[in-house]
Amino acid sequence: MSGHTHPCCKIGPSILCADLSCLADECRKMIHSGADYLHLDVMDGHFVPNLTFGHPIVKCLRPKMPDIYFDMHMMVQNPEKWVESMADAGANQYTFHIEACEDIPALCRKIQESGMRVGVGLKPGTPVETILPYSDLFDVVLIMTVEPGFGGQSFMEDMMSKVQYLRTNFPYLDIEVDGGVGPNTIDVVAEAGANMIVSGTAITGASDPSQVIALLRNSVENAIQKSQLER
Ligand SMILES: O=C(CO)[C@H](O)[C@H](O)COP(=O)(O)O
Ligand SMILES: [Fe+2]
Repeated sequence: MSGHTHPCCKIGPSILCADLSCLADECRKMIHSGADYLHLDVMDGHFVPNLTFGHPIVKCLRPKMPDIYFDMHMMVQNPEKWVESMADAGANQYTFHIEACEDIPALCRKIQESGMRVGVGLKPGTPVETILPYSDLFDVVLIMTVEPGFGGQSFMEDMMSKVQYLRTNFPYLDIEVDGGVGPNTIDVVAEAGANMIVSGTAITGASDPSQVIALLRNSVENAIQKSQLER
C-alpha cells in the first residue's frame, strides 16, 4: 500500500507527558514548533498497565486543528473495537499492536475502509518477521524502542536491527520509531532508516521544542540524502 518514492522525514511529537489539562494548547505548541503530525497514545489498562484517553477526546480536539494528521497509537486489547469511533473522531492513522490482534487481514481491511492509514506496532520482544505474511496490508510499521505504557523510558538501541531489516526489504515503507527518541538517540535511528520519528519527553520537556524538532529533522534528512547518494 506504500508509494514508490522514498518516504520523507516526518516528526510526530507524542503529547503523552505534556500537560493534558490543556491538550489543545499543547498540540498547537507542537505544530507551531514545526511538528509534521501528532502521535496520540491511547492506553486501555489491559494491553499496557496504564490509562490515557480515547476517541471522545480526539473528537473534541479535531475541530480545533482541522488539518493536522493524527496518528493514533492504539495500545489496546481488541483494537478492532475502536476503528469506527476513531475514524468518526477524525483520526488519520490507526496504529494497532500486532500482539493484540487475532485477525490481522480483517482489521487492516476495516481500517482502510474507514479511510485511515494502516499502522502496525511491534513491542520490543516481537520479532520483525511476524509482519512478513501481511506486509502488503500496512502503510506504516511502528518499531517500539521501549516497552509500551509509559513516556520517559530509555531507548533500546538493539531494536535498530528491526528498522534496518525493514528499510532493506521495504525501501518505500513508512517506518516509525517510538520510545526514548531525542537528540541523543536520533542518529542511530536515522541511520537505520526510520523516517517517521515519534518523540515525547525530549520535545515536550524542552525549553525550546522547535530546536529539538529541527535537530531531529536534520539528522533524518541527512541520513536519507546519504542513503540516496549511495544507491
Ligand atoms: O507509546 C509511547 C509509550 O508507550 C510514547 O509514544 C512514547 O513513550 C513517547 O514518549 P518518550 O519519547 O518520552 O519515550
Ligand atoms: Fe506511542
